[in-house]
Amino acid sequence: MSEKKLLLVAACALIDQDGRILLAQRPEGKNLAGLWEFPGGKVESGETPEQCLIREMEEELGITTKPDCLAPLTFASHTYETFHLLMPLFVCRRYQGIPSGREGQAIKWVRARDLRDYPMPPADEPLIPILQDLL
Ligand SMILES: Nc1nc2c([nH]c(=O)n2[C@H]2C[C@H](O)[C@@H](COP(=O)(O)OP(=O)(O)OP(=O)(O)O)O2)c(=O)[nH]1
Repeated sequence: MSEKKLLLVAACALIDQDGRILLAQRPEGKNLAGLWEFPGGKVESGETPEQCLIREMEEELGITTKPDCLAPLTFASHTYETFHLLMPLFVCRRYQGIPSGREGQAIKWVRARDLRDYPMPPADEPLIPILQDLL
């Protein structure tokens, strides 16, 4: 039996009208710093993944969305050194506001075919072809 803790993180592929995906760069000092990730974060106790994403996207990007606008796409399941990550990935095409890096993080709209130009956490690697198929 694995003794690693299972960590539930919700993540979102935000898609703009040109079909580009929003990536955010993990800030210095954090685990996996400098890598590009999908907005999201740890699901807190009492929260659904959708509620978590609505909260995180407001905090991190200053945008608002609704549970109906979050469509489940796939998930990541990856063992890191100190925990096992289980990360549902949602797609969101309808939101209000213009995303900005509210916590000082760099953000970038990226075409699906260019995703490999942005180093991502190892857990995200298998998600890239799924997004490329979708877009
Ligand atoms: N948001 C997000 N997290 C990801 C992705 N891929 C991936 O491995 N992760 C990992 C990185 C972190 O270990 C975890 C997300 O946690 P987090 O962003 O809420 O927390 P953190 O590590 O920044 O730490 P904290 O200071 O907020 O506690 O999931 C991804 O695409 N998006």
